[in-house]
Amino acid sequence: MSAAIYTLEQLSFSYPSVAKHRAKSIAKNALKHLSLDIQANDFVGIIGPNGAGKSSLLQLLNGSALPTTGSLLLAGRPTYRATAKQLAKRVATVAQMSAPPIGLSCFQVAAMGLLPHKRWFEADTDTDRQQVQLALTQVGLADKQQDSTATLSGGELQRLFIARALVQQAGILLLDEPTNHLDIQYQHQVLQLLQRLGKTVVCCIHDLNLAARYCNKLMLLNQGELVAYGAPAEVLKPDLLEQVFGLPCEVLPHSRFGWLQVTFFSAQDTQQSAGCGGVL
Ligand SMILES: Nc1ncnc2c1ncn2[C@@H]1O[C@H](COP(=O)(O)OP(=O)(O)OP(=O)(O)O)[C@@H](O)[C@H]1O
Repeated sequence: MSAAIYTLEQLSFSYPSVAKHRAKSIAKNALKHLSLDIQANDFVGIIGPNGAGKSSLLQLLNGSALPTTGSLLLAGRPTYRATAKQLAKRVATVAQMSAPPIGLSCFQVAAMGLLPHKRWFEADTDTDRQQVQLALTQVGLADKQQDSTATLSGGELQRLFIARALVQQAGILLLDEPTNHLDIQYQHQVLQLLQRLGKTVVCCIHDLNLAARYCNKLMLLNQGELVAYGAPAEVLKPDLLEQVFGLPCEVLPHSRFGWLQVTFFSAQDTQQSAGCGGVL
């Protein structure tokens, strides 16, 4: 059994702006009483509807927010005990699509991942440059390394931010919707890459079928509460999913590969199917 990288105990979190402007008793917690471990080398997919608390949890995991109550330990220590540089060497974050730094090439942006490992004005070495090139190759941007970020498509930009996180060489990667803006081929390529890296990966992901296929654990959140956490088969249960997403669904293993696949349907679909004699 591998070691716990993160340990959360009764963790609750509310945004300071919200807590400040409301009576304490009615301040809405974005996360409520989460208790769980994340093990080294797990590939965890955080799933749940809009507003469930997925991105908030990533902010706590990367130390940019602190629990309001309860505790969060990274390798046995609260994140606030580490400096920003120490944290950046351990944890790399790819946020939901952000604007590209202006006037820089792809190579320069990916090379920003080296910063936690450098002193002020320390020059890049040949090894640094090879590392940046390797990361750009891994995300399929080797031929664009000298191009300005202003010329990239949304998907290319997303892959560039993933390359920057890889260059950071942190053992933990936190990604908020890493497959957003990617075409089908790159969705799979990026998730395969994350799976192959052998790092601890935690990502928010809306596509349950991609999550079931690539993550070894899923964390289902709803309204800030932990509904289920475990292997995909333990979490992707039709009754739980209907309760959380408000639509009935079927969960079946893929006929050839065995991955779980979730298909949601509505009352209208059921009526139409009945109108066709149930045979389509
Ligand atoms: N900066 C903020 N200030 C106050 N409340 C916030 C802030 N950011 C998020 N919230 C609230 O916290 C709750 C959780 O939001 P969060 O962004 O973590 O959800 P999410 O599961 O990532 O949603 P989505 O799938 O839409 O990205 C929501 O009720 C949201 O309105």
